[in-house]
Amino acid sequence: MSAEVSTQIEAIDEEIRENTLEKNKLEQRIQSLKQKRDDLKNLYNRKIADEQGDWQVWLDEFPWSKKIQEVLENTFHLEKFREHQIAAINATLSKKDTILLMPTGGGKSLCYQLPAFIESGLTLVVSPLISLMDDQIHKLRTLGITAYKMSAGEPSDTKTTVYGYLNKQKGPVIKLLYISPEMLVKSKKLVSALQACHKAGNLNRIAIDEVHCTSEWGHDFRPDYRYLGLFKNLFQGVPIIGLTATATTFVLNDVREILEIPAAIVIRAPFDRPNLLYKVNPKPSKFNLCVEQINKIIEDDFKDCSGIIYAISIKECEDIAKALREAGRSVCLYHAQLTNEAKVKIYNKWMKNTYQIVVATVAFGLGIDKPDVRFVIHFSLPKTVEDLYQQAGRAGRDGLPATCIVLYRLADYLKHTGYAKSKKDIEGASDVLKYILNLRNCRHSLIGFFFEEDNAINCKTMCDNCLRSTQPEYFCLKRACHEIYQTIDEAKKKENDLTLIKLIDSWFKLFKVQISKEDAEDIVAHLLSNRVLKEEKNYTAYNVICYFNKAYENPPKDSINVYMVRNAALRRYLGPLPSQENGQNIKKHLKGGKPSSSKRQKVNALD
Ligand SMILES: Nc1ncnc2c1ncn2[C@@H]1O[C@H](COP(=O)(O)OP(=O)(O)OP(=O)(O)O)[C@@H](O)[C@H]1O
Repeated sequence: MSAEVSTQIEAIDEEIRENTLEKNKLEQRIQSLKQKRDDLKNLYNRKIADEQGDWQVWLDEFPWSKKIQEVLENTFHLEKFREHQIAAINATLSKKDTILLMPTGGGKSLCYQLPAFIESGLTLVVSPLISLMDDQIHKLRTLGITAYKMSAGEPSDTKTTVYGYLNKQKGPVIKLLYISPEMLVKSKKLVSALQACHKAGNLNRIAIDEVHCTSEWGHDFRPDYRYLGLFKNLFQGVPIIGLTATATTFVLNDVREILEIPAAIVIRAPFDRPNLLYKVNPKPSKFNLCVEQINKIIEDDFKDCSGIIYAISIKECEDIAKALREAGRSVCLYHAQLTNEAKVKIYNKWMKNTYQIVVATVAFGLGIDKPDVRFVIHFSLPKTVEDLYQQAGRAGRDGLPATCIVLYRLADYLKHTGYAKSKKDIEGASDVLKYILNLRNCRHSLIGFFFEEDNAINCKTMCDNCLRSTQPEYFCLKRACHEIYQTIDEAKKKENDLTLIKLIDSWFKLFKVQISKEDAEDIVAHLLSNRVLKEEKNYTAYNVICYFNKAYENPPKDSINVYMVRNAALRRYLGPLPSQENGQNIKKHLKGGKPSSSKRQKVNALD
């Protein structure tokens, strides 16, 4: 190469170096600006929340107090308000933007339906599930309240009625109009009719059900919910009321920002559902044994009771339904691939107890309101703690006791992380794993802490952890960790990858371990949950295979203390108990964490 060319190349290299340095500097600057922006937003949101002060001021007497009590009794045929309902109704009737957080089955719908009834003008209700709007509309019409829905498949006479009312205030006076967020995005005609209604001073309020779907940090994020951020511009001055059972402060702040309602009044009722008995059952490895277990639970405790079984896929639903039908149970199926018509038909038959059990995917959840559901069984692990709470929340809505059982096996967790599409999915699954592996805290408390509730609950009799006669013991997993690390090292020398089964087999063989495979799986689960082991995925054309690897080069020096249920073999293997850390109080896990608005804080509560 000539000297001239070499010089040119050197000059170019030099320029690349300089530009790379510049690029790195700019990237760092962008990062720090982003951080600064997020900090400012959080500070602002917290300030707003502080300024809102005490929600109890909304329990005072208002000019409409007498009227709402009359309507409650005479139109809704209910005796008295639940505390947070009055506050939400007063806030929204005062034309304030409001967000109401109330537990599943808490009675959120009343908080926009009753105001809609007593005021003139229209309440627009955004709801995520078309199939359930019919149910709501049917209930409202039975009470003598005119409600309609607008969806693409609506008959033309319904559309004519709705447009006639929106555009010209002609025809029957519509009190509530239900739409899906998708409809709002798809139909310009509907949006301009709503604008005409607003211009005529006839759009009173916008209710957004399951408002957490707006935030991508909330579970069930629905991209079309993002467009609801246009409401404040499209319909200026119209108050919004958002309703949800599942939102952390972080999600709530995100929702307020997206909907452009930073000063919304937040009314938050405790999340706990004291009448639900939460349990986690070990799941047999064979499908038919799982179905046998479920069938026995139903036979023993819920023979003629209404219930829901949640499965992870349509195929799993079909298999469970088939097996239960063969066992003589009256079962129907519900999943996203059914037509809206079929969904409504199945839902109605289950509501009328024509079917005892519905086997369903997550498609059957939000808004399902059958009072006497006595059991909810998760055949496979729910993907997030929110899903668990929402789906379990379909049970016991009449306030009477109901049981919610999760069948757990580590393999199901690995399926979730294997198919996870994002970091958020993985975080969701590992939160559930922490909930499952926690044997010492009341499960009501664990769920409460997940939603950042401060009061530790001791249900005494309404979760398996409180009911357990043999208390879990505190073990150190250091020895197991050393052995498993060596097992992985040995496998690597032979260029072998270790699936869960292979890992346990090789570990048992190498160290002549004499504990049960279930205990071994539990130990691996704890090591995964403590991030001492990690999973690595291998994608094939048909499957995702999960291999186990060390998270560190060497086993951590610190002890890895966990609670496990006592059994002689496990005790012999794990040796003497480490000195008992004061681990009874989960609150301590929250100390020293990030500020309360941080999403990750909730995770610590599940440790
Ligand atoms: N004040 C009240 N007194 C008695 N029952 C009530 C009261 N308010 C509502 N309910 C009843 O509680 C049930 C649940 O109400 P609703 O469907 O509004 O719950 P939700 O809060 O939307 O729950 P989810 O988030 O789980 O869908 C309904 O059957 C409703 O009639």
